[in-house]
Amino acid sequence: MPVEVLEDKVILKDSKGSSAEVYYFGATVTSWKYRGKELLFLSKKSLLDGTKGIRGGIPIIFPQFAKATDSSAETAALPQHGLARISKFEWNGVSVDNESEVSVRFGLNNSQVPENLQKDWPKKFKLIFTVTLNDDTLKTNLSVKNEDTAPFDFNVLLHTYYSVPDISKVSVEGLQNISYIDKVKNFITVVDNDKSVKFTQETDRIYGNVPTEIIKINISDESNEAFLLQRINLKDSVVWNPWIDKAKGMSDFDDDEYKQMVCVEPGHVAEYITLKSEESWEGGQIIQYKH
Ligand SMILES: O=P(O)(O)OC[C@H]1O[C@H](O)[C@H](O)[C@@H](O)[C@@H]1O
Repeated sequence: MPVEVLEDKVILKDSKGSSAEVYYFGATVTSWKYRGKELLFLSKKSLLDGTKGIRGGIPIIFPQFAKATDSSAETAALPQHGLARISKFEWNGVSVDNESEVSVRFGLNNSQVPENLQKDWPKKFKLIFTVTLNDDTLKTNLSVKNEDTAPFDFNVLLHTYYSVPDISKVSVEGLQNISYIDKVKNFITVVDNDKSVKFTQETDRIYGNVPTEIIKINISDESNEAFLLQRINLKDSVVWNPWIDKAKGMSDFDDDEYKQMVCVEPGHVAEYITLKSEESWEGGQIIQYKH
């Protein structure tokens, strides 16, 4: 069976031995294995019981990235990173199942969100999240429909945690000469001329309006192993590693795990998207594992 539907999650398997797991909680992809090799980071301290957002994999950030900086924003009352990652999605079934590809869907509408969060953002909406597995390629796609009578504003981001053996050997290419907001340095705007981003300290950057088609995450400077990230309708990109002190402050993250992960998160977060009543927005990412 290419798709196993369990009580708390769905497991996808393709014909070549690759697999992916998606929890209903947050529709969070928690595992993507290329023929048995895990490619996503999931903290060993992550809670998976629905009491807190999952620490690792691909949490969906919607409709607010971080906390709203403007207290008059429609999403200002929502907790950090919004409501999707802490809401249980419904299982919408298998959409594709053939020799080369398996694809599944999850849905969330406003009435399925925990009640306290519904009050924080009283909008009518429908999300459909599609996960497609094809050997060395994982595709995650989100559609947002405004089912309200008035327009609403939202951010969206796919908070992807890659598994890496050693962060000191990782480099991210495709962001050269693009200005970013440095959250570690008091939100100053910086342009980096370096060919690639390397990690030697806490890194938390919002790159806005990235024109590059492919962002390349080199897993190691000693091999050709890399992730090729293609963004669809997601113009911004967040790059994050908490490093030593932040890691120690996170209850659901082991002190040393910052060495084994990097987040490269395509999204639309520098500005809000305004969606009119009855209109839909769609975006996503295609990640290919090169080895
Ligand atoms: O701890 P969380 O709420 O999951 O957020 C984890 C991280 O998400 C993003 O990458 C933000 O840019 C970071 O500032 C934040 O620390």
